[in-house]
Amino acid sequence: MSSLFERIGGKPAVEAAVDLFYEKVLADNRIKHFFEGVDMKRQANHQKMFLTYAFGGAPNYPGKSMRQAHQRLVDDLGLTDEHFDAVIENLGATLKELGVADDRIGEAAAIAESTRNDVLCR
Ligand code: HEM
Repeated sequence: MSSLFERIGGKPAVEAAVDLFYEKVLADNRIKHFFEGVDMKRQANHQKMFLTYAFGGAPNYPGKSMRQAHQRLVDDLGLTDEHFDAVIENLGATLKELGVADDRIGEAAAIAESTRNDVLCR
């Protein structure tokens, strides 16, 4: 069976979703502060990485690099489950708005979910 990444539409679909997801994340009072002071290019890169990962199209990040990437957020800014949940919620809302079917949205959420403990450094 082809990957979710391919079924959702591959790279062009990720690119279409990035801007919408980016807008939602930066307008969300529960999480926007984590991106304060982070340069725009890295923010855009983050949204792309997150979505590519959620679509099952990412190279497998070792847990170690996911931990390293988010350690400061956990230690200094208190990144925790409620923030992770908010990001997943924004992912769902983005895909829904783009007309992606609910079962595929569920699949994407499950893939993102698989990184939770690494991103939250535990
Ligand atoms: C599936 C879950 C996630 C994935 C795949 C992911 C991916 C990544 C990657 C690859 C980086 C390094 C990016 C770079 O250096 O350019 C990163 C950094 C970062 N992530 Fe995530 N992330 C996830 C969840 C989250 C969550 C839940 C938050 C906050 C609510 C978050 C906020 C950030 C921030 C603020 C950075 C730092 C960017 C910087 O310092 O330049 N991430 N993430």
